[in-house]
Amino acid sequence: MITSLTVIYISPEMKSGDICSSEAVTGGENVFSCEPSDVSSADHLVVMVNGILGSSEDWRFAAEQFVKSHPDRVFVHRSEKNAASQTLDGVDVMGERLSQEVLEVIKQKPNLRKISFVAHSVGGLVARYAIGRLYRPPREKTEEMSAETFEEEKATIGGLVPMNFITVATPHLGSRGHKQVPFLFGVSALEKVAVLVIRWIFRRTGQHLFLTDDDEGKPPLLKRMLEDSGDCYFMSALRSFHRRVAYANVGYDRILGTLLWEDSVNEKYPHVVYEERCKACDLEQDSTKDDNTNDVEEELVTGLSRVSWEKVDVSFHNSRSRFAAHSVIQVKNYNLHTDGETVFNSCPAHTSLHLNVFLKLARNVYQEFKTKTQKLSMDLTLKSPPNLHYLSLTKTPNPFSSRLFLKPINSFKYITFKHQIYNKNSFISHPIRAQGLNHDKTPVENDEVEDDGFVLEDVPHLTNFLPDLPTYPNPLEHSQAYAIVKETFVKPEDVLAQQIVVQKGSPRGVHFRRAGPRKKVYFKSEEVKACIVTCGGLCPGINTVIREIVCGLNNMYGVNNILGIEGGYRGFYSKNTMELTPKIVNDIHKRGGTILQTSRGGHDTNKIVDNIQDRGINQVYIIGGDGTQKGAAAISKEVEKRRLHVAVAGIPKTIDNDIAVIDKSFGFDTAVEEAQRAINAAHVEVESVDNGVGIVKLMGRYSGFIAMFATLASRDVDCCLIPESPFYLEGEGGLYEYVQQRLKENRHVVIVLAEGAGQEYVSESANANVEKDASGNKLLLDIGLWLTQKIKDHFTTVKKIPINMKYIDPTYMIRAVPSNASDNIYCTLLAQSAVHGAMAGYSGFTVGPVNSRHAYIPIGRVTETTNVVKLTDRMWARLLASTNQPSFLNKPK
Ligand SMILES: Nc1ncnc2c1ncn2[C@@H]1O[C@H](COP(=O)(O)OP(=O)(O)O)[C@@H](O)[C@H]1O
Ligand SMILES: O=P(O)(O)OC[C@H]1O[C@](O)(COP(=O)(O)O)[C@@H](O)[C@@H]1O
Ligand SMILES: [Mg+2]
Repeated sequence: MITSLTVIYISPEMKSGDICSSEAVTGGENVFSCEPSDVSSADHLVVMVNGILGSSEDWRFAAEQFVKSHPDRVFVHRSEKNAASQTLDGVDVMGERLSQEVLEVIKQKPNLRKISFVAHSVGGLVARYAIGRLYRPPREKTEEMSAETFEEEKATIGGLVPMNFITVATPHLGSRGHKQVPFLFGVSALEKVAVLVIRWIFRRTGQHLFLTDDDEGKPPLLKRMLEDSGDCYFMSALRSFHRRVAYANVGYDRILGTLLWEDSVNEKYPHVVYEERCKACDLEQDSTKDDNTNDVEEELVTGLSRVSWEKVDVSFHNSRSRFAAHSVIQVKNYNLHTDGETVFNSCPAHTSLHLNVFLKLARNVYQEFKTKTQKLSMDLTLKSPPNLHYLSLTKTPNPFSSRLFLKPINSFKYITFKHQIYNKNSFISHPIRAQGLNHDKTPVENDEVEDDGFVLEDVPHLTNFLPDLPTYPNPLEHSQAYAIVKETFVKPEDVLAQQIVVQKGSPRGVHFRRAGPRKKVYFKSEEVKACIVTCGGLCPGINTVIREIVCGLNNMYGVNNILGIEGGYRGFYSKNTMELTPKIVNDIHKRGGTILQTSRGGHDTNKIVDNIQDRGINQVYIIGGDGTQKGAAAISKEVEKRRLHVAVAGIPKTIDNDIAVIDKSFGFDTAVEEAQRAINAAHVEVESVDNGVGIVKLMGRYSGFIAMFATLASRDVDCCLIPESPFYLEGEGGLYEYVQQRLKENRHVVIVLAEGAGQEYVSESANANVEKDASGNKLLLDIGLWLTQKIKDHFTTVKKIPINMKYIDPTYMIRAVPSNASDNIYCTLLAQSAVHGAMAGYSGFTVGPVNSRHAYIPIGRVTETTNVVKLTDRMWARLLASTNQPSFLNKPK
């Protein structure tokens, strides 16, 4: 209901810079600065959302701090649509209300351009629901849109640019089995009863939190919120924010207990260090968890891990206010934090901690994408004695995956929680740096190291779920081949930086574990039963990878039992296997394709893992593209769930070079080289006739790498069209004009076309429905034929210029050739790295070069985004400079 209009009122008594509040049009509370400038310049809407049984009052203090620190930029709206008993109406109902409320605010404030959310407790789930409703996907490309406009088209939240999504003590994993209902004090017996009467206690919200909701047979809402569904774009919305930050109490959160992901890890996943656990929670066995809890939680963790998060652990462990941690973290009560001494009769450190939490929050809200990697440790240095609280900052794109490599706290005797607190000059801990490199129990002493923004994105290891797995000396110790090598084994602390172009003072950033043989292996050679499967489209070099896995396992590790799974994923359960020996694979690298055959579709995780189990396979090598790697991730998760001693290694394959993180995919070089032959043929053809127009279509569904590199390599190409750079035909700066100009100047023209370019034109003209292949990939329409016809029509009919059109489609010919020399070497390294990784007990990883050195990369990292040609990067500029083609940025109206 509309209660009043937002009034920006500056009374004469108010000093410039004062903070004002007014009741908003939505009934919420708006907080803004009285600076005259802010009325027009505050373009960043910060929506604050309270938690269960809370109200907009809870965020008052924080709202004022926010506005104070950036008076001219921020406009804070404290939601009031879900207060007190309304917070029991259900996450979805509250989410709907919040989305309406936000739209009203936006309507009233035309200056707003950006939006951030700061939400406490259940409010974080409500905000996730609301953004799902407010999400607006980028508009489809239209004829009228210039390339520039299209470039600028981004998804929005209610029309505003999504900036920061911050949750504070939010139960993202639900509350089931976590002992966090406040008045049950973590007592299992009470909780058991509580679950039964939860509808009565927390009504619909309780059902959502305990995942007992069942709307018309649908899965629990928290699970549904891991996907986009219908007009609720839950995941796309979350992903659209520049940053997602999760604040969590490390302990003493009576409401949340151990339910936040980083905390939930400890009981089930004994990996998180720096956790100060609530004693009441620790001591008793958790008998409230049903068997399903792990699965559901795992699903929620996996789902949420698909987007990157930063997390901030907050501990009040030595503070008297610790028992109120759930609200203290929000700095809910103004008096409590400003007059902390009177309330708690304790040291002023409370105040400084709370304010620092705030400052951090405020900074997160204002931090723009470009500066997001700035050194976090700067933010939180506390001046007070360091024995009361600490803040641990983990700047990781994936807090969920980071837990996979952290070791149990008791394996870090050299670095303890207390040590961390007392010995640092700030309260910042370095969890990743301190713990990340300890698989082989050779810790890196890092006591003296400053927090320099180092992040290790580690890969899972079999000991994460099989802690007692025995190790064996690596047979390479006695290998003649390695006898002369200075360092046979890769040092456990060797990592590779993802970014190598950095500036002085910039954070060290993301690193991956260096690939290579380890001193200890987790398999006895004679007990290894390996299998290899190839999936997806063809690519030069697949046979080389198969060959080198077989030879690598056999020659380096003495493994004799290797199976080939035929026909892709479905081959696990529907086909026979073939034996693979060095002799059988000896010559296969000279052939294109895959001797194992491949297929699309047919991935059935359970059937595949059943089959792995039935056959006694304990190493699975999976060669395939992005789809295949997603399948590999699912298999490795299932293996972990069943606690099988099975290592799953992914080897990325795609001719399109669209796999993220790695430098390039194997077969790409060969493809670029092979494309030269087609381009050359086109060039020879068109220069031998008058007004020759040659069009060469190359592969590249979403990424135009082959076309771009083939063009750069050839020098005979006049124009390169790729999916990432929309082009247009008519008018100034269009393709027709350019072709005509080249014909006039040169009497011939060669165009290289990636198959994914201009798909919108073809589908429009053919009025065709989008069809998909068995794996769910969009089937492309033939842009080559379409463009050929358009150019022919234009010049013969409109311009009356006779042309000689030569259209060449070498796509499958390129894909089917054997790999060239450099790809053969590359394939060999990939295969050997995969073998070393699996033998060393890593599982659920993809291998690939990062800045020319081979690394083990968590599978999720290579599948979460697609590698595409960035038009803003130098390489595309180089291409434009070399062809002199139009940039197609200024499409005429
Ligand atoms: N999201 C997914 N989860 C599990 N398996 C998948 C997924 N996407 C694709 N796959 C499986 O991976 C295999 C290859 O996928 P596809 O997209 O055809 O090729 P590529 O791996 O080369 O991208 C197919 O068997 C397909 O069923
Ligand atoms: O016709 P197919 O064999 O399904 O494959 C065609 C597609 O395969 C690709 O080569 C990519 O394949 P992957 O996704 O398997 O790597 C694309 O370039 C092409 O569009
Ligand atoms: Mg693919």
